[in-house]
Amino acid sequence: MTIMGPEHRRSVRIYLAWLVAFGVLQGVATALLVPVLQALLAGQTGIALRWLLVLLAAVVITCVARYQQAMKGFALALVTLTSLHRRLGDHVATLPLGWFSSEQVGRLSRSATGGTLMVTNVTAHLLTPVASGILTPATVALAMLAFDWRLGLATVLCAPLLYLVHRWAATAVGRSEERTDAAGALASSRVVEFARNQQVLRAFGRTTEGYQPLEDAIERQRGAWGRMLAQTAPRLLGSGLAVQLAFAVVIAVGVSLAAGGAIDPVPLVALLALAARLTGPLAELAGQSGMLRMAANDLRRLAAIFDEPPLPEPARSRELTAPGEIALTGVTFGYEPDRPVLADVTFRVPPRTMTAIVGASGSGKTTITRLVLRFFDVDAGVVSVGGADVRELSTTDLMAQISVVMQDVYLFDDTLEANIRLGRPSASEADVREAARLAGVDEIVARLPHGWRTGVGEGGASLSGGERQRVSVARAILKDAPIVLLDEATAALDPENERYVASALRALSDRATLLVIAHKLPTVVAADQILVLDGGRVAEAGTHEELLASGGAYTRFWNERSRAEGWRLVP
Ligand SMILES: Nc1ncnc2c1ncn2[C@@H]1O[C@H](COP(=O)(O)OP(=O)(O)OP(=O)(O)O)[C@@H](O)[C@H]1O
Repeated sequence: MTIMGPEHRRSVRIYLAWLVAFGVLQGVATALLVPVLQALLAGQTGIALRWLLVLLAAVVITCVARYQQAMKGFALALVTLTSLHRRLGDHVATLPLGWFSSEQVGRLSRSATGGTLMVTNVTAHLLTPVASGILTPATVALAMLAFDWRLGLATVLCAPLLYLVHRWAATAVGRSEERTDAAGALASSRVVEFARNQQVLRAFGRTTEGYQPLEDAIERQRGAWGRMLAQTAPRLLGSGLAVQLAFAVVIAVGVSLAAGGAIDPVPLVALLALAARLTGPLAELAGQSGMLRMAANDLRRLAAIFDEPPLPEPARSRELTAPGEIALTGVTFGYEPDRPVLADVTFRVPPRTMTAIVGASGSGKTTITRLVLRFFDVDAGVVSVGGADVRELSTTDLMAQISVVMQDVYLFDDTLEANIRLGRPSASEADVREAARLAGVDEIVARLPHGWRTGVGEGGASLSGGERQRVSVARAILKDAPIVLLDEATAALDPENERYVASALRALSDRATLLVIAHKLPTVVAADQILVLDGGRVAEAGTHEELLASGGAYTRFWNERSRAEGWRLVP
């Protein structure tokens, strides 16, 4: 029900009711064989005929129930096929961005493909043998108790034995399936890694010698499947054997009762015929137990995604009291508990000013931008945007305040124009052109064969890194948000790209608040405020002149960078 959603709760209940009705009715119809056979064997043809009519009626009703449960099961399977992806997408879109680690994304993609198909199977095929294999035998066992309590008792006592053997087999299948699933997930992510990183692998000669992580993952997957077969096949066979064994026990009890004269041979034959009817569905259930356990695992994995709590959002956003302002007050945050990455960080970026964050690698610069975007919630303190705590703003309102230009720019496999328009889909043609001009994209357009209509390839593969960055800046300009978060490229852009990006930055700083993770000295000098991060704390804050005068961490940073920028490989 978690997976199908509340609107299908009623249909699921109706389906389950028909499923139960079918299982029980099938048991009743089977049990009616006893009076028919008893009358026949005793030569009472008239009575046998009457019971046969009752049996026929029971069979017809059972058929109706079987038909209903099958059709309702297929209908639910169809609903699952058509709506599960959408529901999954809708739910995932409400999750905090911090949830999307590569492991989670891998799991999500497996659940969205194979997992969904398995779930469809549950109502279409897998639950019917459960009804036939549990409810039908249970009804028959009750009927046997009524016909002859000793044989009935023998049958009922076999149930716990069958249950235990079944569990023993199914648990092993479930455990093995989890291992093969994990090994499969690892192997597929390694294949993707191998394909994506061909350039690096070839450059380091890794393709001729083989890529060890991929080979290890495939070997692990092979091992997991081998172990699964070795461990589960004997158990599944054992489970089928237990069904036959239980039948043998019932026959033995019946024969010994008949030998002692405690039961007539005629009803005994009829009752044994009844017991014989139980073995088929039970054996089928035993055979399906592996699939059932796998489906249960898939259901659990999907339900775990649906149970993931959405990012808590207020019903109504708080009023913005200081549009364009960013402020962090006493912010402490860690990706893992007890390992703070930021500790008691406090600063304010006034509207329409530029603040540069500098600091060693791993000092927490990117983390600050992630908190402003509310990819994660802080452990202590407050992050506010436009004067409102980000937790009191809806995602839409928060995102409307901020444009982002990150180092690894992702472009969609569409035209240049569509990629810029992403900044503000409702923008006019003239606005798109103006943003492109400011970011220097028009110069790229002029060089390309299809101009604005040129496709950029998956991830923007047909553009250079600098060109992608320019497209991303054009997007940010077009969005025209009051705040821009920018991670300046560390890799040296060629002078032309650098000139375009620098002039676009100037254009942005006229109209927006800029929070820049700065790597280039001119950007740092131009900032109204510089924050020096050290080990997740703001070690120093001030203007370039103030910080240089104080001779602290910033002076060291400045001296190192000036020296580094003086290095040239080519004179
Ligand atoms: N998603 C994550 N999960 C766990 N730890 C993380 C995650 N992202 C970053 N960290 C850790 O948090 C610390 C700060 O990382 P952050 O990316 O903010 O540093 P940075 O100053 O931006 O570094 P750089 O200049 O190298 O990009 C690092 O120790 C990093 O290993």
